[in-house]
Amino acid sequence: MAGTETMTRAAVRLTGLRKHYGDVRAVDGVDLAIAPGEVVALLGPNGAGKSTTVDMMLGLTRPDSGEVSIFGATPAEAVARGAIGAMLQGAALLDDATVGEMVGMVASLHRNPMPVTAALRRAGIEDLANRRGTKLSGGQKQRVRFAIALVSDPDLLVLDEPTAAMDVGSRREFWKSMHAFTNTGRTVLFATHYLEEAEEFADRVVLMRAGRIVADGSVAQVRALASGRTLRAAVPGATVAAVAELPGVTEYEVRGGRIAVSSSDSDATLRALLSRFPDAHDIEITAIGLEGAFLTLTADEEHDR
Ligand SMILES: Nc1ncnc2c1ncn2[C@@H]1O[C@H](COP(=O)(O)OP(=O)(O)OP(=O)(O)O)[C@@H](O)[C@H]1O
Repeated sequence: MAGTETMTRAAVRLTGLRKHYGDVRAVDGVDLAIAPGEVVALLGPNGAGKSTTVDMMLGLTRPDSGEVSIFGATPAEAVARGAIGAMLQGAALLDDATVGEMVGMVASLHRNPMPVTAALRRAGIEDLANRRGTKLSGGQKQRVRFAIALVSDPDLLVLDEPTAAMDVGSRREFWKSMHAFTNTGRTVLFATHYLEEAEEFADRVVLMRAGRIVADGSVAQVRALASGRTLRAAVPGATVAAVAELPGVTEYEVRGGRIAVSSSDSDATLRALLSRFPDAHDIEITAIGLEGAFLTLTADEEHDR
């Protein structure tokens, strides 16, 4: 491991990370390396351990065991030198200060900040510079937090559910600003509940469940983990036994002359279906999608305990 670290220095390297709260294993042995320039989505259901992982990456929570390395340094060192910018859920803003003043205050803590106006422009809130904290909507507050995360001109951005509270339009604008940032080769890790955001904006998806990483790969790879397609059709005369015997079928349902099957080889399933039941019609084949993979990978908690 140490050898790899010297050959290619990871932007983020988590090794054997653990944090328990009493009986709750919030983070239960996480190993993760993120290369510079990667945009990674951290996905998982409520309580999966995403925020605890993010807090440990930022040095806000001390791990029970394991290590965090940010560009080869500790989180505290990385934060102190402005290498890491963070946007946390519900981070407090100042009610009586203006947006410009708030971002300016954070800029003054850093050695090489970007100009406040540049941070506001990148976050799409130039027009809010003189607005006070109390007058901001939930979505606007998120953008102020984004400007604060950007102002140190960090190499790594860590965002915990950045678009919560944003409407569809603001969300799109937010990701546009983010693209401008990542196009300059920066690294981003964002936690999200929005599968479509992970699918659209991340190079890589890391799925967490019950404190562990249960899948890690490109969107296509993660989807392939819960691989396969769903085939639905109207099939007069279909019987459970005949459907269960079709090649590639992993799950099936036969009801009222219609079938719904999950298949690991939908081409073979379809060929066999049409040869056995030439009257089959209204055939629909859909990829399982990231949402399907996500549900499959994160829903089995009760079963595998
Ligand atoms: N300070 C704490 N004290 C006790 N338990 C905690 C604490 N922080 C987190 N937990 C527990 O650890 C587990 C993981 O929580 P965490 O907030 O990291 O999950 P998450 O994936 O970010 O969830 P969400 O999507 O709801 O934000 C949960 O069961 C949570 O209740």
